[in-house]
Amino acid sequence: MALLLGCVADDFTGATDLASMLVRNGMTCVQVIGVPTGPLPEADAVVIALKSRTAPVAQAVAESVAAAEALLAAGAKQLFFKYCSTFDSTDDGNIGPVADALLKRLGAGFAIACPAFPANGRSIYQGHLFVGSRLLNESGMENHPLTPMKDADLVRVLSRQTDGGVGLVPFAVVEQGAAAIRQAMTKLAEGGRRYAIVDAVSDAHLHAIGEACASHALVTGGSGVAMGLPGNFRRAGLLPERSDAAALPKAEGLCAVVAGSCSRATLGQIGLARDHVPVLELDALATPDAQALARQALDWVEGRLAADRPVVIAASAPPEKVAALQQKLGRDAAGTLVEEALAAVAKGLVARGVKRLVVAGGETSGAVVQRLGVTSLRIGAEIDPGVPWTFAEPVGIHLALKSGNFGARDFFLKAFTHG
Ligand SMILES: Nc1ncnc2c1ncn2[C@@H]1O[C@H](COP(=O)(O)OP(=O)(O)O)[C@@H](O)[C@H]1O
Ligand SMILES: O=C(O)[C@@H](O)C(=O)COP(=O)(O)O
Repeated sequence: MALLLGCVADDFTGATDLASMLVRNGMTCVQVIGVPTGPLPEADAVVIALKSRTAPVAQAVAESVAAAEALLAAGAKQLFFKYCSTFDSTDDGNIGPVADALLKRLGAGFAIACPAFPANGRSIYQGHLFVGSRLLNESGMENHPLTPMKDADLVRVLSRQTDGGVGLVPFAVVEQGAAAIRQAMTKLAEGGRRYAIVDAVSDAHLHAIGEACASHALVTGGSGVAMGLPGNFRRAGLLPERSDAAALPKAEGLCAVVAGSCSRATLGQIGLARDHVPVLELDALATPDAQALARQALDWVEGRLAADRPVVIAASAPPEKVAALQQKLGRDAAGTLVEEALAAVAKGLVARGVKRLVVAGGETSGAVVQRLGVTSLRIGAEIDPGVPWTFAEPVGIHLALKSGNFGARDFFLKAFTHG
């Protein structure tokens, strides 16, 4: 099986989200954790998951280029740079600098930037990103602990992260379909723009955008715009029809949820779970010590683990509590402390026999997956849009890495009725 699409994702939940989208659209896909040191697995698409979204710029660029090298060496025909559907980044990066470096490596001069994902309420209109009916900067993302998003104008946001020009392919053009989009992109590239934010409010738009990018060396965006890419390979006769792309071993055994996301969605999911299953809320402000927090959680878990319902261990907190811990420790140290605590909790849960684990939060998932020593994830069926069950090698457990913002309110309950 020849590698067709090579993907670099800037966090781990984002990587499973993308892998799941590709599987749903008929590609076999394996998620690899970190820059690979050996040969890549056989699949139509490989997603290399990095924890680069909030890394220092130079590190994010170096790791992304190294991942791209591995994908190109394996024969990838097109590269995809996956970032968050809420464009999570700071003015330093890392979306602009990584995209710039990948374009340079590929000798290409132009790429789209399209984080739209209508199935999860992310749409772009006149270059402005909406989450549901709210502009990005009024969606709760303005309070994100690590990448607060205070501007919804993506042309402006990306322009602050690159010395390349950023243009827009607006809704009125996208509505006309792939040929019009292609024409608009050619015009922008000829006018010296390096990037085009592309409006999209529906899956039909994303399919048309994907089709228009068939010849691009690099596509950048959320998982949504990747839905149009398998069709390009199919039309070129490179991708056969597949029906069994999402098969995993049967999921059974003790279950648990570990949550480090402080998003509105995750806080709501924890709130609902509280009425149905045991929930422990860790207080990192009262105990600012990762090992002590992990011990509290693992002591609490004794006698509570079950196979017919999860326990939930959460460090998640509302904005004022997050701000209090950040004031005490600094933003990055606060995040790292909580991530370390939750990674140790996850490790302890697996040592106590947990076989099905949901992790809420992208950075949190990165910390957990690294601590568990996971090297690759096979992608299974979706629980909610963008969140599939996966099978983690070599640990041999089922993992669902939930983007902080994704999932219905009952996600932590219904996840364990799937699989
Ligand atoms: N109570 C808290 N105080 C401060 N930071 C926290 C708290 N709980 C979690 N965090 C940190 O917030 C960050 C949430 O990011 P992430 O896991 O990526 O979630 P999301 O998917 O919502 O972006 C992590 O670094 C996590 O450690
Ligand atoms: O595109 C998305 O929204 C997700 O795939 C994603 O990147 C998740 O990031 P977190 O919200 O940090 O989990």
